[in-house]
Amino acid sequence: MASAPFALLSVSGSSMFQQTVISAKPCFRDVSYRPPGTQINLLNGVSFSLPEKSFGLIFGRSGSGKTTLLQLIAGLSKPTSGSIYVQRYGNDGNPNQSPELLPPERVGIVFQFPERYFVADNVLDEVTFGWPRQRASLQLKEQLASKLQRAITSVGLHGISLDKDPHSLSGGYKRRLALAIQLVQIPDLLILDEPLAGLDWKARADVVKLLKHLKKELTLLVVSHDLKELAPLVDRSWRMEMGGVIKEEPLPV
Ligand SMILES: Nc1ncnc2c1ncn2[C@@H]1O[C@H](COP(=O)(O)OP(=O)(O)OP(=O)(O)O)[C@@H](O)[C@H]1O
Repeated sequence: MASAPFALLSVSGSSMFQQTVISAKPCFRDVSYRPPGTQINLLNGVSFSLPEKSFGLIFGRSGSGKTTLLQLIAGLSKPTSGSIYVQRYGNDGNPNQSPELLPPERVGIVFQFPERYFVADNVLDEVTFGWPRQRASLQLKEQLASKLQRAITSVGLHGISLDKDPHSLSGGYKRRLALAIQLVQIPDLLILDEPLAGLDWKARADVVKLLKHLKKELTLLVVSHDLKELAPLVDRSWRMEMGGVIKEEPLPV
């Protein structure tokens, strides 16, 4: 059986993230990127912003630079010029302070085929990988337990045993688990690279339904070729063209 680092607490209320209602609007300002040691810009003057609690989709041909863009947002590489910042809003809907650079630790990212990177042999250890255990104070343990419960509940995994081997879950449940891991810290922005890739039709429908649910509480930016299935969720969409240029455009579906 998995050894729980702390007792699970129950979280009540209608909003899954109501304890920390921070909304944020991520913005790209004239971002260009050229990998070190190369002469070609993979991104060229990319500017766009995504309204808070909305679903943005980036589409475009293979090799146009979509994944490169996500890697910059996640802080895995740094823009050669331009900036990626975030404007936060309070519960009253007013901007909290002047825009600040988007801290990479406030971005949740689910890469393509996230289940390939599962490391633990039970669901609890997978979600709490790297968390403090024995040495954590009681107060911290309670906070973490509450975050764990909220993340698991928000993706609809509360019905499954935390002892279960993540690798034995169905395709759709593996994606739910990958999302739960990213939702623990309530990110300012959740980015997903091809969230439906490799799933059967039932799991795809399941993930679409879950993303629709998450959109009520979070700002999501998705890169995908599955335009038709995601279209009902999309608030803003951009086409990435060869040469790393982005243009706002309705989905061609
Ligand atoms: N470090 C690098 N140095 C040079 N070229 C790179 C580097 N990283 C990526 N590229 C090239 O940049 C282009 C954009 O790649 P990227 O993976 O961002 O495209 P993509 O739109 O996500 O493609 P796909 O839809 O196939 O995932 C590709 O031609 C890729 O080969």
